[in-house]
Amino acid sequence: MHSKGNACCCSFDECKLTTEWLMSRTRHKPKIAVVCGSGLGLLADNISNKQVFRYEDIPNFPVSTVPGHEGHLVFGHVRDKSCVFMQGRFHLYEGYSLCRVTFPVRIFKLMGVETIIVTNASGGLCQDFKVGDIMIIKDHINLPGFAGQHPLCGFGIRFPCMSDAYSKDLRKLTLDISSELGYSNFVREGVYCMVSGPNFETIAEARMLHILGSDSVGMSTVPEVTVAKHCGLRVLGLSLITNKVSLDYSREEKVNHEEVLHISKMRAEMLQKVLYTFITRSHQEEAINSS
Ligand SMILES: O=P(O)(O)O[C@H]1O[C@H](CO)[C@@H](O)[C@H]1O
Ligand SMILES: Nc1nc2[nH]cnc2c(=O)[nH]1
Repeated sequence: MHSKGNACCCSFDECKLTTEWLMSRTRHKPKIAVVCGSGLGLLADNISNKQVFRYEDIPNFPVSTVPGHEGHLVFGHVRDKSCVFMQGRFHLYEGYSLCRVTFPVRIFKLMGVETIIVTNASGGLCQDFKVGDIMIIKDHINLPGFAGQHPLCGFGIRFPCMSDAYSKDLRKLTLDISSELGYSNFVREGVYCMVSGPNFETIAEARMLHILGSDSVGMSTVPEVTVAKHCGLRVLGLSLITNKVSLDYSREEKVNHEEVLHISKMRAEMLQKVLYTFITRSHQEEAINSS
């Protein structure tokens, strides 16, 4: 049983053991890691030379408890690029500490990963967003962090800068790729706000988050990005808008997880095209190595 609470619960020895366990069982040496959000495990479907580990078989790894999160760590290639995909992520509301939620990011760093692409499903607060849009995350609001739920509590060097967590060059590359693919009409940039969940927002909460400058809201991503930035990884964040969050008491629609998964699955192919093109280009783009 993993410990809970907001203190750090993963020792360096644990991280090392898990890394060594994986590296002794795979010949892949990924430089890029992808975290698949709710219903987005399909993003790993078309990679070649696949090697799959179930989370429950990996020492110290948490297990997935949320529908739409398969619980597989998948190594493989996109063209000639060695990658690792997390088919399923961990959330604070599952009862895991943020230290445990972000444990895989530390493993990726120890394995030699340099760039992490974090995807999620989120609710659109920006009134211009439509269901099915992809939001390139340009910044975030760490709401649980304001209340002391922070993955860096008790871990590593203090006071890291977060104003540039999402690489400007990687965002530009993604915008360029989206335009080449003809997707410009549904690719946006915006600010993602993390709430702890597990409930969806009340209307008053949604209004508050909107006023605070959030374009979309979800229950993940920020801890992984915070740890990734802290340990020197380049970060790209892609958020799929699976529903519009109601800011209006007269609206009757009610969001639910099944709808979130349905939209994710519908748009996964489009997101996969953007993602695979991005990964394929990574060796050509100086941006990816310098940002
Ligand atoms: O952020 P991901 O893992 O994509 O999942 C999102 O979808 C779930 C709600 O439907 C929540 O877990 C929310 O965070
Ligand atoms: N908090 C939150 N998470 C989500 N994940 C997908 N949609 C939503 C939403 O509307 N709110």
